[in-house]
Order: sequence, then C-alpha cells, then structure tokens
Amino acid sequence: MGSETTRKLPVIDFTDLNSLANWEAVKSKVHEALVEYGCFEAIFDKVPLDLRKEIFASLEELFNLPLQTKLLNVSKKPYHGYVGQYPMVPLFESMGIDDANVSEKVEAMANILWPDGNPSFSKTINSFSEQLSELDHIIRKMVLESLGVEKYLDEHLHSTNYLLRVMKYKGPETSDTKLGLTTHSDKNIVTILYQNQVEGLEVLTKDGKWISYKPSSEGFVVMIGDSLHAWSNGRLHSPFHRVMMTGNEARYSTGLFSIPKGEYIIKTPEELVDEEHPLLFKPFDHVEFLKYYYTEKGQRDQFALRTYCGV
Ligand SMILES: O=C(O)CCC(=O)C(=O)O
Ligand SMILES: [Fe+2]
Repeated sequence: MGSETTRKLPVIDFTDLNSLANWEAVKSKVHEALVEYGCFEAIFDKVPLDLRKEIFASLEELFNLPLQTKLLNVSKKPYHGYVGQYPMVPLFESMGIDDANVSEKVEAMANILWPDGNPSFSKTINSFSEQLSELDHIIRKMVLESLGVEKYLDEHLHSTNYLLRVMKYKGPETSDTKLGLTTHSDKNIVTILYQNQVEGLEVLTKDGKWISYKPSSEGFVVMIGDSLHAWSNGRLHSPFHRVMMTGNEARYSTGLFSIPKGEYIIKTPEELVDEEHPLLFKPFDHVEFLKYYYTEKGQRDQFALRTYCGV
C-alpha cells in the first residue's frame, strides 16, 4: 500500500448550479466520485475568501490558549470536546464545537474559553459553519436524487446536527514523515474538510493506493462517513484516510461533520434493497454505535460498523 502521487481526487465545481442541466451534470459527477472514491474536492465559492483566511487566524488564537483552558472544552459525547496529548499521535490536537451553525451555541462555547467571550471568534466559526452547511445540503440532495430516494430528503436533513471540529497538527520538525492522525473512516453522514496550505491528508482508494491531497485555498474535501455508507446499502464508499506530517509548519484543518442525532434510527430505505443488493446493515442508533466504537475493542476494529450491525 504505497503512496501514489500521480492519482488525484476528483474535482467538482459547485459554482454554478442555477440551471437544471448544470445541476444534473454536477449531480452525476458527485455520484460517480462517491461510489468510486467516497470523496472528492469541491470548489464552492459561497464561503468568501476573507472568511477562509479568518478561520485560520481563529484556529491559531484557539490553539494558542493554555492547555488548562483548552481542556475546558468538554462534551458529553466522545470525541466532541478537546482531544490531544495522545502518545500515538503526539502532533495532533483538536476541539469540537457542537451545533456550530447556531450562533448561541458557538457563543456559549467561546464564553467557556474566554471569560469575556470572543465575538470575532464566534462570528467567524459560526458564519463559516453556516455557509458550509449549504454545501452539505446540496451534496445530500444530490446523493438522494441519484439514488432515486429523494422522498426521504427532509427526514434525512432533519436527522442530523453539525459538529465543527478544528484540528492542529504540529510540524514534526524532521524530514521524516510522522503520523498525524491514524487511519480511520468517518462514522457520520458527510464530512467537509478545509485546511491551510500544509499537506498531509491521504485517502485510500478501493484498490489500496494512498492518494495525497494537494490543498488549494478554493477547495473543500467532501467525504462520506460510515452512516451514509450503511444507509445507502453500501452504494457509496466511506474511505479510509489519515494525516501524515513532515517539515516544520503546523497544519490547521477544520471538519464540518453532519452527525445523526441520538435516538434517530438509521435504516436503509427499502428501495435500496433488492436481490442484487441484499441488506448489508441492520437499523442502528448512531450514538449507541459510538459507544461500541469508543470501547478498546471498537478502537482496534477497522470495520466497527460492520461488527456492530452488519447483516
Ligand atoms: O485534518 C484532516 O484533514 C482530517 C481530519 C479527519 O480525518 C477527522 O477529523 O476525521
Ligand atoms: Fe476523518
């Protein structure tokens, strides 16, 4: 499983979806990319360039806080609060902002970290998440239309919340490549990543080759999580990915995760099950699944969802 430098992620332009013909053309590229790679680079101009710059200034400000302060970012849900100082991935630190598209929620989180709040931080995080959640909606609408199950769209969109996770990977200060984040597949519905200019994200193809993502300031990386893989009865791929770091510069990234709400049962629509496509996953509650995933056994299990509720 060597790295491959020649292959690139598909790039899909969302700039002009105004005509039905354009919508259909982009939709078919999205479907093709998600079946084959589970992932693509999206050009999406609804998030303005100045906001994209501000997001990195906000991340620096956040991660420059003392560790004691960062540890105040706690959450009842695993992996939604401060994560860092792990011996396996010493370069990695991350924080979560639940419901980042809702301004009051972001302000409440900022008030915990800064005694007088931090209006400019809150505004940047909230606007960025809100505008990017539009891309999540577009992608999910296209996905459901291409699968011929658009009648579930409202339910599908209402069944999730947005978590914005922000990440910092220190430069390892060597020319050797060091692990930034271990190989995993995401567990949610759709993830939309954005990052600074420091490379590191790698995505595994179905035939076992690592594609190194070359960041561009215009592009967002869209990725399918295991929950949508299961809901689509395996039609959409949820790719393994990891972060590998070299050099001195810190890599900052953000991930907007659409995450199924607790007690919402993820169930493959009957339209997607037939003789050729037998049911792959039993209905499951995402929060209950995460309880298994975050056990010691679950953490060592690369196919945790299959173990938990595979047929
Ligand atoms: O930092 C990145 O680009 C990837 C992060 C990631 O894969 C995750 O948080 O699930
Ligand atoms: Fe991930």
